[in-house]
Amino acid sequence: MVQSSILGFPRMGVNRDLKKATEAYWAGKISQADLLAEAKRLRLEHWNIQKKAGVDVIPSNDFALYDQVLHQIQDFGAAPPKYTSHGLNPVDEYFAMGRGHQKNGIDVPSLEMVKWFDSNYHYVKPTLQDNQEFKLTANPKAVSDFEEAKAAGIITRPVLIGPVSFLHLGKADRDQTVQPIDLLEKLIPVYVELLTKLKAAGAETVQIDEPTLVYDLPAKTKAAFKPAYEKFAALGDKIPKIVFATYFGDIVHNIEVLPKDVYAVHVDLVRNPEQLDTVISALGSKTVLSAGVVDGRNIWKTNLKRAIETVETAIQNLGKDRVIVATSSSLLHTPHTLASEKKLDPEIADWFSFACEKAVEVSVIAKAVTEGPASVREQLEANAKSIQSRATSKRTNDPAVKTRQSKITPDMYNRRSEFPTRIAEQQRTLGLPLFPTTTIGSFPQTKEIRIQRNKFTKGEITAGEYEKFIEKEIQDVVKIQEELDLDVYVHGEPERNDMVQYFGERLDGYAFTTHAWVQSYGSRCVRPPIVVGDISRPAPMTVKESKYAVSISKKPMKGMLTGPITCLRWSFPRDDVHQSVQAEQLALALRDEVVDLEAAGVYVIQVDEPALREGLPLRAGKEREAYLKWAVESFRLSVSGVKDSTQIHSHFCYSEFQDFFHAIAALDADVLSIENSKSDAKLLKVFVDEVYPRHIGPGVYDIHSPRVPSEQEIKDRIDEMLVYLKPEQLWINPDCGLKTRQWAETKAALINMVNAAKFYRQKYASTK
Ligand SMILES: CN1c2c(nc(N)[nH]c2=O)NC[C@@H]1CNc1ccc(C(=O)N[C@@H](CCC(=O)N[C@@H](CCC(=O)N[C@@H](CCC(=O)O)C(=O)O)C(=O)O)C(=O)O)cc1
Ligand SMILES: N[C@@H](CCS)C(=O)O
Ligand SMILES: [Zn+2]
Repeated sequence: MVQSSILGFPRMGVNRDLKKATEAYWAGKISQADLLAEAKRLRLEHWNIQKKAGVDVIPSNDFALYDQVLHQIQDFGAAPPKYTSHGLNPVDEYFAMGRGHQKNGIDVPSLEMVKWFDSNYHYVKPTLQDNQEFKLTANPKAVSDFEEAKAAGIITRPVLIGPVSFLHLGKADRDQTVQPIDLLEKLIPVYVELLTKLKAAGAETVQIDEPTLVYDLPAKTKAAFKPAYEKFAALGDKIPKIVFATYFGDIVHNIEVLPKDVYAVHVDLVRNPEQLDTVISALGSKTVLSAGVVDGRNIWKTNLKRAIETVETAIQNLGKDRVIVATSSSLLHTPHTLASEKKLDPEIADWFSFACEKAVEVSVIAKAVTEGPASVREQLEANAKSIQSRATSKRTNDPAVKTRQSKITPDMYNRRSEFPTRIAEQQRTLGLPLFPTTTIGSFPQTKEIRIQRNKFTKGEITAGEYEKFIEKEIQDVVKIQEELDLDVYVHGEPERNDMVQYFGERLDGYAFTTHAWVQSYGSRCVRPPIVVGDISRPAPMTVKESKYAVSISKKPMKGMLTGPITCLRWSFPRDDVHQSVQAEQLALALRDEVVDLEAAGVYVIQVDEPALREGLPLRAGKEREAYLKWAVESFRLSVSGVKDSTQIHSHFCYSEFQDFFHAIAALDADVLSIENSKSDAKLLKVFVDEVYPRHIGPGVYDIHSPRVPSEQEIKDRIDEMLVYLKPEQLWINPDCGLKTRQWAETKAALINMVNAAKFYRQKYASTK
């Protein structure tokens, strides 16, 4: 019998129940016991959904209160000392690492949080010490979750991040020099102990995720797989059978380190179906293949016929007993259920499949290959109809968009003059001081803003009333920025539910949902709009609000847009048209918006591209260069329609741009703001080495945490930056937008930031 399996299930719940519970706990509105009870209810509900869908192998320990890597950090005794010395209870210590803690005399910032591979999910980075020791906690979550499911009558497959990936995805703490992979020998005993405990609890199999195998790995990391997995193999049946799981790419380039002695190997056959043959021939003689044929990263209905063909190929090579049907990755990256979408056009809804529906898909595929297609004829026929409907629908194709794309000329990618001419012109018209201060666009999205928007969406208030409300919000943030004495204002983005969804809702070619939430980090979720057809802009999207903001501001007002790559990456993209085509369509739509903003008197325009980095193919090489070429071109196409005097900003919430700095430079943005507060300022050296002449605002404080940075801390950051950047290049801004923050902490942090900027402005006054 061919089994069906899922690598991980979304944990938020059908109505973002986990988000609501954690935020209520943080706000002191519910007790810790209430929070843990809600988490338990959700786990049970999700296991039962999968069981009901007919999934044979159901995961456990895929659930997390904030992040799954963070649970492992804590359970392995790898919480950095600054979190463990305050006597916080384990749950609060866990949240302190995730989001910082500033209460009752304790003041610790959060650990660094970064993108999980090329997804829009963020994990907490293991942050390790030179004298790091690991010690398994008395009651590891992997074991208690397994036992919880078992008590409910479900024998699950616990999920762990593998030792090599855990270390490779980690880093040395500030001022520490340890190379995480060198800690492998110390870490393995903790895995051995945990695996032994899982076996004792009754776990027959365990899923050990080693997704780093899809990367180009340093020799030392590559070499680490062998000793680790040999050690596990030597334990025989003292530990559960291991499913060695990789996803988000192919493993062909690392195939020689694939362990032979594991029970099963999982590969992503949605992203890289072509790796099937190589992987099959590299498997140990008894190893099972877990074939990831149902997409864990997108919402399109699986083409069941095609998936069955792939699984059949594997069966022909390995036999039915050595193949498992699986999702390509965890379903964490997909929304909970399509059943919640009451407003979607039925024609379009028929093309989608969310987590609950994907659970049914894996089980149908497994049944089809076990018992024959006749056993699931009805499902296969309905599926073929949906696939055909999408392939032939008129809604996917807009000839006017294609015509416009065919008329793009080379000059449309270039600003009129080079940067020195432009900046001189901009300095003349904008008149900004040294160390200009600004923010990244959004100000706190208060409960009141969300309530009013919700009322407007439900028709409980009129468009006029909502517009008045938004204008009042803009007035308030302009006034606050005046009081703070910032230099370049923003309108605060109060009208935006999200920086991508907002644009998706205003563009033709997109569908959007009411409940399709996906976890982004911690309790934060996004509702990615879905690209269903050719994209165009039927009307201006942001001009009204920006124009109003300009009209009430005494200082330059930045217009805020989300760039083409970010719109694309944080949407669910089409899988029937190359992403470069979709990005170009978005770029043309945004180009019109940029030109319209300038015509409306907005002379500083920021086009955010935080997702440019995550779109980078995971391995270096030709594919990466090709991506960067079309990504950079899309950005340039979107911003190059303006005069020299209009200042183009771009923003990136990551600092790891060393490996593609040439692309960042090629964007030719006049000012870049980048996340930097939690990274080593040494990373800025690349700007010196590459003789980068344009302006840069490396973030001076972290916005993911409610913690208020002191003026001195900010000055220290600026000092570090000035080692690498010239004073006349440097802008002073936070790491990213402030939408997730409360007003009190926002004002307090910005007061400190502006004071720090003024200090340096005075210090360097004579050099201007
Ligand atoms: C910058 N980031 C973003 C990423 N991806 C995006 N698509 N957008 C981003 O901004 N990726 C990288 C980072 C990740 N960071 C974040 C930061 C913040 C959030 C976030 O705040 N998410 C919100 C949801 C935002 C939203 O869509 N809000 C809507 C709906 C609000 C809502 O819940 N309404 C209630 C009713 C009102 C009420 O009673 O409160 C409801 O519908 O039930 C809106 O504002 O209208 C979050 O809360 O998680 C995400 C990623
Ligand atoms: N302008 C956006 C950028 C987030 S990456 C904001 O400020 O929220
Ligand atoms: Zn950002």
